[in-house]
Amino acid sequence: MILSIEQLSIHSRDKTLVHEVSLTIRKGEWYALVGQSGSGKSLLSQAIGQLLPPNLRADGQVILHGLDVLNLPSSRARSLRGGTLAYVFQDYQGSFTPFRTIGQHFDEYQKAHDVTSATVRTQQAVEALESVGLDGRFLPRYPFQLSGGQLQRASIAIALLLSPELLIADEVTTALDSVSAHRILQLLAAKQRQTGCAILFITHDWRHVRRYAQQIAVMKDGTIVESGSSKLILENPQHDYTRQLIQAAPVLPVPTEVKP
Ligand SMILES: Nc1ncnc2c1ncn2[C@@H]1O[C@H](COP(=O)(O)OP(=O)(O)OP(=O)(O)O)[C@@H](O)[C@H]1O
Repeated sequence: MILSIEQLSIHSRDKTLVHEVSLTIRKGEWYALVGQSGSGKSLLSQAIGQLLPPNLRADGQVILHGLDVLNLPSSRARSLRGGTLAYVFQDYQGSFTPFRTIGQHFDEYQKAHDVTSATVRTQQAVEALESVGLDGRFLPRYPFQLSGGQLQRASIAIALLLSPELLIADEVTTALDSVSAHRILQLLAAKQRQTGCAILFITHDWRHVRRYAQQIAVMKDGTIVESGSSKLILENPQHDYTRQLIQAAPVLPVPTEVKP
């Protein structure tokens, strides 16, 4: 088991935003967390990496790869991110500093995780870019010189650089057109097969859930109303809210040119 969350609650000063959530993610699993806007999906994912905004506090238990995350010193939690745990976000532009090249982003990340040799850093960066369909020519480029799909690929390359056990993919396709979105998800699926990492996949899009998820948890108003295997939830949803979400989801064909 890679991640075990028990009775996790997240509070602001005057409100509880996430209520006693429990879930378990196994090694190599594609776990979809689905729910309407504001249901608490992002807060849950932030708590896993000790990334909650400072006005919020979490209680309960988050065990990631044997480590009790909520009680880790912040320096230890920082080294966990990137190593054991990595994030890819919807706002891939916000993940990059505009005046730093792609190569400098790699470099910074590698130095923060003690890759001391410059030669090794460049070699790793080029291999990582190649593994997501880019190449070393992207290293000297600035983020604005890449398309949305290319930037999201670069952010996945950086996130997977140090072989995390768990990749949190938070709405990674929302800002992309549908062809780029399918390519990115195919890429994630391929990388998952290669590396064996588990993916916590946060999404509104049931087409992607149907296609990739092995486990699903449905969140509403800060609680998980239903969870289980993808087959079970999709074929026999128990909760009204899940049924509504599934019924409201468009069933569109996957663009033919990116069908696996
Ligand atoms: N720093 C904060 N302080 C107070 N409330 C917050 C804070 N961050 C988020 N919230 C509130 O917590 C709730 C859950 O937010 P969260 O971002 O986790 O939702 P979400 O399910 O990820 O939504 P979306 O799909 O739109 O990203 C929302 O009501 C949000 O307004």
